[in-house]
Amino acid sequence: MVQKFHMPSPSSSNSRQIASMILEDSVLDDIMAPLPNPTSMAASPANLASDKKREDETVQVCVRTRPSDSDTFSGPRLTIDPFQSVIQNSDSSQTYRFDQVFNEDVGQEAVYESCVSSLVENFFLGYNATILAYGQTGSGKTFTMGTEFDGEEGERASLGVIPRVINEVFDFVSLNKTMNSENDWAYKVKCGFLEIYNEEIRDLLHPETDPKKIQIRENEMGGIIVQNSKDVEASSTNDAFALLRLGCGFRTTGQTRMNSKSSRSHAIFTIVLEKSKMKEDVLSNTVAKNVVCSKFHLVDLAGSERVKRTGAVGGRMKESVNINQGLMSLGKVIRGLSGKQKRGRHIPYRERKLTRFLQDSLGGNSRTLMIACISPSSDDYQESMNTLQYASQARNIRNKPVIIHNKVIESVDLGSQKEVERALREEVRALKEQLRSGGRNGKAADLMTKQLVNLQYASAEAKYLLTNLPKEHEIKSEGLRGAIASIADLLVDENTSAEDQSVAMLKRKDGHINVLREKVANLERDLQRDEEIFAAKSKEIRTLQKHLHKAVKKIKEGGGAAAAMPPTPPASRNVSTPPSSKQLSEFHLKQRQFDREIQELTINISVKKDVIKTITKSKEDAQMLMQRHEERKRELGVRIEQLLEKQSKNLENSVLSSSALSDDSFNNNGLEGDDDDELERSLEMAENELRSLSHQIKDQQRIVQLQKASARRIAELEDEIKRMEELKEKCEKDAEEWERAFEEERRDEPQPQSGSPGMEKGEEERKRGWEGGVEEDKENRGEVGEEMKAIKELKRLLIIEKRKNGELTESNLRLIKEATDAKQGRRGGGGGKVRLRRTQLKEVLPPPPGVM
Ligand SMILES: Nc1ncnc2c1ncn2[C@@H]1O[C@H](COP(=O)(O)OP(=O)(O)OP(=O)(O)O)[C@@H](O)[C@H]1O
Repeated sequence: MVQKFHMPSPSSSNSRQIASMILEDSVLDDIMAPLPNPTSMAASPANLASDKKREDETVQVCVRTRPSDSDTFSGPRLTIDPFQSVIQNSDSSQTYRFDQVFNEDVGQEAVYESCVSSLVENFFLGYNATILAYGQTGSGKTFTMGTEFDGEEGERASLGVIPRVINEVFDFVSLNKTMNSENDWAYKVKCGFLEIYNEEIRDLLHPETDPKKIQIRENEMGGIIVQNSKDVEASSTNDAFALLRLGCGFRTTGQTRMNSKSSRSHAIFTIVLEKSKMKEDVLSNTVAKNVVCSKFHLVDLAGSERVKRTGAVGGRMKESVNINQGLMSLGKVIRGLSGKQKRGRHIPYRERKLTRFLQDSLGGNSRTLMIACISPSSDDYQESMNTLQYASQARNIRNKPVIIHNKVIESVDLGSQKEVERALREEVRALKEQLRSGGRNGKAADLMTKQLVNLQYASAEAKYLLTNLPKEHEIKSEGLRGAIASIADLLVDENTSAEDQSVAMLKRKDGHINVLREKVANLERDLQRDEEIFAAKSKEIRTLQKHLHKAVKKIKEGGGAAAAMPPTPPASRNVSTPPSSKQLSEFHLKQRQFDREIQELTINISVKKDVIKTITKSKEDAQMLMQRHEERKRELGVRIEQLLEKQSKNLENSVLSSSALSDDSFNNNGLEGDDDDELERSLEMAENELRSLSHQIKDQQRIVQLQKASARRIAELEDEIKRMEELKEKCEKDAEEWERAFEEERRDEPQPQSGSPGMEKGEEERKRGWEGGVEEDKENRGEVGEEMKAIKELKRLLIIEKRKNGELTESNLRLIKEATDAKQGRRGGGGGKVRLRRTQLKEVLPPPPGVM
């Protein structure tokens, strides 16, 4: 069993008292006289040699149950048997065996003595050591490790693992210094305190260090080192406690539903023990320095947690995800290492900072203990089961602990060194003699000695306070300044980046809006052109209709030239009087007019049909485009839903898996950071596309609305075309009849001689008739031109008004008034214009209810 020598308490408020007690009990000789050589603690070469030959050894695992918060239990529970070191699940179907199992009554000291103490002994020998506290949030990891050590000595029994290890390390160093004062090992203790928070390593003893600069690397021996983090030398327990307190103050903790002070990071307190021994070689006049450096990592992992139970949202949620991902990777490493297959297996150490850091501790050069913390509550049953599975796998991990000796050979002048040594020895001897003689002077000397030693302690403590407190204060202020600066930087960064993002987004949106505006403007221009074409064609049709109407009327009535007109063809055959040459020439003229009009009608009908086709096509195109957009929008909606579902599943899996860490989850539920980023990028892209499509669809809908108005026009146009075609048909029939009648008449009529007066007269009349027709045309054209102008103007207004959603505006009212005035003022005369105004009003005024 290890012999223990406890140093004065950490707070030292009563250290002097304890120092006196020690002195009273053991009296001065116990301290000053050479002590017997403690066999188990000294790092003898024999030990080192035998240790070097050690085989692989497994990770030790103990399970600790924390006391329950409530007395009532309902639901499944674990059965704990500390004597057999086994734990069974609720229906006894699964049994887990561990190296040690502690129930809730076992205190801190018992835990330490049972499983930590032996590890510390090996650490003194030169082996690396690691203790990992693992468990769900609130299961007692921080309590067990004593990471939150506040330096108060009052509750000694509640001291956790870290302060106890510190105590024992300095006990050991102090003892060895005393024991081997003449020629043995020299010791140096250093401490480091790191936390891994959101995948960043922070140096808690130098919080001003930029976490990005702190990197994990391998040294030339293949050991893991943390670059740019600094260990701090501690010359006493108090020094080390001060460092623990200091780092603890900077550790990230926060309140969750399950723990009022939950660790949000993985904390690693490292004690480095460097022992060195000089060996002189008189022959070569050199000194060989043998250095053995061992590291003790004390790891308080952040707790696995189910986000639902902890109620983590926002930043806490991100922490949760990071914590769970880190633990999940650790699970993968443990699983990889615990598997049977040894060769060629890949251990994903590099997946996360935590696993990389623990590379030596798991499967490497270290003696490792895992303390799995569980809660007895039925509510936590599933999490406890997960912890047990995780821990039982860790038991299969084999490490290869070795002591690494580092030899440095230096040339020295041994002659002069020997002399100094001799002089020092002489001095020590003289001092010892002095003390012994003082001892013979009885109580007064004893008292003086005690006072002297007390004074030494007091002065040491004062010295410590003087040197360390300002340092601690400085480090803390420095850290705070650093933290404030980082927060300020972060805020600036965040604001800037948020601002930049908003500006970029606005720019993108502006660009998009401009493109859409341009599209709408183009479409409006097209529409206007269509409307104008409609208007022009409507005018043409109306004009043609008028012409036709007049022509047909004249033909039917025989008109002013009724006498000149041949009689109605079928009847004409029975008329005994043949048509005169005047009638015939009139007939030819009319026939030409018919031909012309029919030709014009044909052209106009085909133009109208083309226009209708174009409009219908553009309408169909727009509808098709809109349909395609709608379809794409639907697809995108589905895609976004899928992405969101995948993302939430990933998140949920990540959270559940790292809690569960069951066999399958190790394999299947890994959430890769890259996947997550990729997912977010796809989601953002899909959302942007969806937004842009929604805008486009809105524009298309507007265009389709406008095109509905065109559809009404098309219907009107089609009616007109139908009418025109009927007229054309009728014209053609009439023309045929006329031609037939004319041919019949001509056969019966004696042919006039060329240059005869009849002929001249006929020609003159024909010319007159033609000119009259031209005049009439001109007259008609003048009237039509005016109408056209009016219609054009009205169409323009109509387009503007329609764009204003068909509201009846000032200008419309004016138009109505004008039209009404014109109607009243010109009743009986200028009817054409009044009629035109009526048409205008019909178009401008909204249709009566029920009329489309
Ligand atoms: N064995 C125990 N005896 C007495 N109290 C305990 C024990 N274990 C835990 N506690 C108490 O339970 C609470 C939660 O424990 P602790 O903070 O150590 O949990 P944790 O596992 O570190 O949680 P987290 O992962 O959220 O940091 C603390 O108030 C602690 O004092």
